[in-house]
Amino acid sequence: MFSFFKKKSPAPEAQSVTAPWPQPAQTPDAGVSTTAVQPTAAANPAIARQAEPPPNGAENVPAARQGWLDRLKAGLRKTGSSITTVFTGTRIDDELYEELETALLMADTGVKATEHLLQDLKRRVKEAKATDPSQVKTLLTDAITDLLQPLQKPLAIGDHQPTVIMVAGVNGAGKTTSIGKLTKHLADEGLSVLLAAADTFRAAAKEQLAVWADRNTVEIVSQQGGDPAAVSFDAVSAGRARGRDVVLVDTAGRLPTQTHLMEELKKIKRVVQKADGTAPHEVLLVIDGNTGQNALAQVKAFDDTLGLTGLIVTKLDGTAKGGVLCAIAREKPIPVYFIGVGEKLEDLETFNAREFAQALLS
Ligand SMILES: Nc1nc2c(ncn2[C@@H]2O[C@H](COP(=O)(O)OP(=O)(O)OP(=O)(O)O)[C@@H](O)[C@H]2O)c(=O)[nH]1
Repeated sequence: MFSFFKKKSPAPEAQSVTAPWPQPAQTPDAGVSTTAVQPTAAANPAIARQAEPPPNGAENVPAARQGWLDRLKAGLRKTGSSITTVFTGTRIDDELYEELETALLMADTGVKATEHLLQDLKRRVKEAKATDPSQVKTLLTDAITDLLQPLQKPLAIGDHQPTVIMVAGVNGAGKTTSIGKLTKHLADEGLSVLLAAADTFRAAAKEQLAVWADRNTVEIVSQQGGDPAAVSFDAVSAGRARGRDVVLVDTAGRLPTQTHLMEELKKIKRVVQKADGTAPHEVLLVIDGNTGQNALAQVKAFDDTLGLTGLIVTKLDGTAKGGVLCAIAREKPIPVYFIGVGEKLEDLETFNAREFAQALLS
């Protein structure tokens, strides 16, 4: 039930249905004049379910979204519980702020974001003349929401045909799984997808991707043991020739310290550009949220090499390190298009700053 894919106008008639539920506030995006594309109820049973009955207000959350929020809360419980215990006392004093600082650092929020949040929180407490620790919890939710807001941005599809999305990340971060889930959601919205199996290193990756391609009856371009740049070139060329909406390029896992493999990524990007001068339109990094501060280091390193346009943060289920999104927001604010809280299809969803902050401190 991804609801925030965007498409530049004119949007195709088939996808111009109005969202039946309230939309979370979007970060203003001066540079892109996009029109929201909503999934068609007919194409997506999850959306059809949400459309009945139409909600009246923000508090009336559709069942499918509520299910997601519950999973998000459950996923972030380990991170949140140590932070929320700080607010069980009776007084707002230095001890509370010290405990909060420790809890935020333990949650991998990082020194910079922790300092920022504490300063911002103290200002809010003063302004609100708060006297009860439970009020501080609400004010912290607001502070975290504001900090995370710049990360909330929808993935834009449709400015180019095809929109070429290159996906990178360290080994096992969840690239292939996330691409599979994304494919399903895109296909459900009536978008034609072509997959490029440019992870020619791990044989199972191609098969894994082929399963998703089969399930969603989308095409896949692959080569046994071939050159990943050549596979990507063929896929983008085929996507152009066949007028596909999206080409998703799955690349092999690699560590930022493996210089030759990082060079290989650069080559894939260059070669994709040869197939389509405007591509890749998105370069996404998939990070495992469970790796905390290390994930931030990956964002910095991959961004230096590739110039990232977005992130997918996986494995936020059961992690004690969910604060890393705050660290990313403070130190490398690259949009988080999707977050994952499990292995099931419905466990990957669009990122919403307030929902995340609320789930964290629930
Ligand atoms: N718990 C949990 N597991 C996930 C999530 N996303 C992916 N996984 C699991 O993580 C494991 C690795 O996922 P892959 O998609 O194969 O990772 P990859 O990045 O493509 O791996 P390489 O190609 O080897 O680099 C699989 O067992 C997935 O099911 C998530 O959000 N939560």
